[in-house]
Amino acid sequence: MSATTTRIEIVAAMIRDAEGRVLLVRKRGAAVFQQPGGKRDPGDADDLHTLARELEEELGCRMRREGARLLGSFSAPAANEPGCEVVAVVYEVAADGPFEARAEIEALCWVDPAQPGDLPIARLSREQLLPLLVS
Ligand SMILES: Nc1nc2c([nH]c(=O)n2[C@H]2C[C@H](O)[C@@H](COP(=O)(O)OP(=O)(O)OP(=O)(O)O)O2)c(=O)[nH]1
Repeated sequence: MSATTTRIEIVAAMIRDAEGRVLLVRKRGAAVFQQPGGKRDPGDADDLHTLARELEEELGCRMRREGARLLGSFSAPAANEPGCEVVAVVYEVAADGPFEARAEIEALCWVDPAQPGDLPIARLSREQLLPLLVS
């Protein structure tokens, strides 16, 4: 990425089910699945607040702050904004469902990180985040 590349800073979630599958979402009009999450709002107290707000908006679920685990900061070409780089602070978190596609989310799915198959997945998730969960 060049110094002039626009950076989109987000907070993103890795949420797993009892089988170890990871929750991915696809926004309306987007071609690929990605982690739930989004940009920080000025009113957010901290990154976990951003994440809890985004998860409630997108999925209607309730994030648990306790047990949240920072996985790190990762970047890749942004999925939905050509020429931009997404920089994501990523937490593994637990959340209480049910999980349903809300607001701008058109679809959600649970994916085996070891075998994502042919599902179209954003580069950040496919190349960096899902591999973190494969032992
Ligand atoms: N949320 C999220 N965005 C991602 C991921 N990977 C990736 O390339 N992106 C890209 C998609 C968009 O081009 C960009 C911005 O994310 P976003 O559209 O979810 O942020 P947001 O909900 O706050 O957006 P907005 O409604 O304020 O426009 O980051 C990911 O795993 N999660």
